[in-house]
Amino acid sequence: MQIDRADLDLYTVEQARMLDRRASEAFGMPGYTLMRRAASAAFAALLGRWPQARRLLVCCGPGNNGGDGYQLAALACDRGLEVTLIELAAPASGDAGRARAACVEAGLTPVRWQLGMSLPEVEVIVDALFGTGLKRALEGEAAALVQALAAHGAPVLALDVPSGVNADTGEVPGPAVRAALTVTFIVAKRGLYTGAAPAHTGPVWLDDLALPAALREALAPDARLLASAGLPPRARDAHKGDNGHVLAVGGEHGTAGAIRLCGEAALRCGAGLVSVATRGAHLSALNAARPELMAHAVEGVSELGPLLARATTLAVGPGLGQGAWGHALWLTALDSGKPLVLDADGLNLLARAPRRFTQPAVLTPHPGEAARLLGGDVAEVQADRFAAARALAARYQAVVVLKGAGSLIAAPDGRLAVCPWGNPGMASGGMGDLLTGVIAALLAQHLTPWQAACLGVGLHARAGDLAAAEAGERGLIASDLLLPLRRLLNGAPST
Ligand SMILES: NC(=O)C1=CN([C@@H]2O[C@H](COP(=O)(O)OP(=O)(O)OC[C@H]3O[C@@H](n4cnc5c(N)ncnc54)[C@H](OP(=O)(O)O)[C@@H]3O)[C@@H](O)[C@H]2O)[C@@H](O)CC1
Ligand SMILES: Nc1ncnc2c1ncn2[C@@H]1O[C@H](COP(=O)(O)OP(=O)(O)O)[C@@H](O)[C@H]1O
Ligand SMILES: [K+]
Repeated sequence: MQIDRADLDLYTVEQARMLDRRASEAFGMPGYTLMRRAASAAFAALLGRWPQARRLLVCCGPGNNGGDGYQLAALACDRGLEVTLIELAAPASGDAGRARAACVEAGLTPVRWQLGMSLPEVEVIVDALFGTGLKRALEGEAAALVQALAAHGAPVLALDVPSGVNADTGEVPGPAVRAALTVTFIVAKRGLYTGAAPAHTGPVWLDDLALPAALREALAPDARLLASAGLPPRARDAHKGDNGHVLAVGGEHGTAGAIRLCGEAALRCGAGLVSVATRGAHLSALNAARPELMAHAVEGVSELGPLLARATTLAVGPGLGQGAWGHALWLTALDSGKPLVLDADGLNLLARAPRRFTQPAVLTPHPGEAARLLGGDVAEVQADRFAAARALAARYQAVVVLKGAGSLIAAPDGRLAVCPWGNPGMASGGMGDLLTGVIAALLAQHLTPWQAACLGVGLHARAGDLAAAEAGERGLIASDLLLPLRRLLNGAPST
């Protein structure tokens, strides 16, 4: 069993279901056998995680996910555990029906769920209501049962997928189980790792049910979980000219902090030189706070030109505003053709005047900015973050980082990576500005946009986790990430 592993292949639900079928057809593995293996893998995980459990409540839905539950209930009963078995409806599939019959044979009597029914005292609840076959938001009796499980308070082990979670997209369209642990079968489903899903899964353990590797090898995964990484040591004779010159453009009146955070992150992530093009009013404060930043007063495009000529990489957008000043700088910066990272108002301006990038480019929208760039709304973006990230990358011909829990990185050629780190403490002003500087510094150090975005997003999120581990999530501020970022970039392990 692989536990909570990064660097993992991720599959769509359609692919996962195709692999289920292929296991049966090409490898002669009947669905019922797979179900039994799934149940015994999940039961082993349950005993490992809750060795003190003596009483279980197993809740089964009508499909094969319910079948896994019936099998697990029978196994637990054989082992002498006290099992209460609740079902939503009669099994809809032959295999699930057979598993239910095995349960009855083992001496269990399934009880049909009814509204208001009281649930027994147990140490662990097993959620086998819905898995990859979930088709719509839970409502009616199923929704009521999920709510009753939440009110019960015992920890929940979810089989394959927490019921109510869309394992393909990460969307949670209605009531859903909040699991303490999810054991997923055969392959990792991509939706478990992004958007609203991670709040419902707990740690995800993958069990491949001992299927031959050849089964998966014939199918290219849809996405990949990021692996932890840093940069190799510098050449001993390196000089600052080898490590790029980042120019950070932004900081309209009132938002000087954004461009300072971006510039400081670029310095801490190894850019050889970092210049800042900003309003003249910010200069003395910037110079006093961080003298290593080369701050320049730029009130118009004539002052920007010489700075653009010297820079190798641009970070455009933090605190830029969308007024005449910001727009003029934005246009000149983009037209320079230099490799760039575009964030915040840089993205809002792009939504107003779309273009396809011909230079190496990374866009870092949060869901609100992504919605503006796609001409939709936030709910649509969050309903399928994978589709939104890929659509943005194709539309703008740039690598796109769709931020938020389980950030996604998409390339115009369809590649997609998912970030398994980060925490809600990072939902605080300035975190995005920092990420812009991190990715710009990596681009400046000769990484491709894809490499810089993947490494930058991973470093930023892991730094957020390290900083939160030190003093908690609440009150975490962007500057707290600077030192951990530097440590991780130089290869320190995150735990
Ligand atoms: N096949 C294999 O080889 C293996 C499969 N395995 C297991 O099977 C699981 C997939 O099983 P599955 O395809 O039967 O789908 P599942 O998630 O049980 O749900 C389908 C049922 O739910 C219903 N339904 C859906 N949405 C609903 C809603 N919102 N509200 C109410 N009802 C709703 C739907 O009814 P319908 O809408 O079609 O009328 C149908 O009856 C997978 O996650 C894994 O656990 C493992 O054993 C490993 C090997
Ligand atoms: N709940 C969360 N889990 C993981 N990462 C998060 C969470 N909330 C925010 N983040 C991360 O913090 C950063 C916030 O960026 P952004 O929304 O642009 O903030 P700001 O504009 O305030 O700088 C993003 O990298 C995002 O992925
Ligand atoms: K489930």
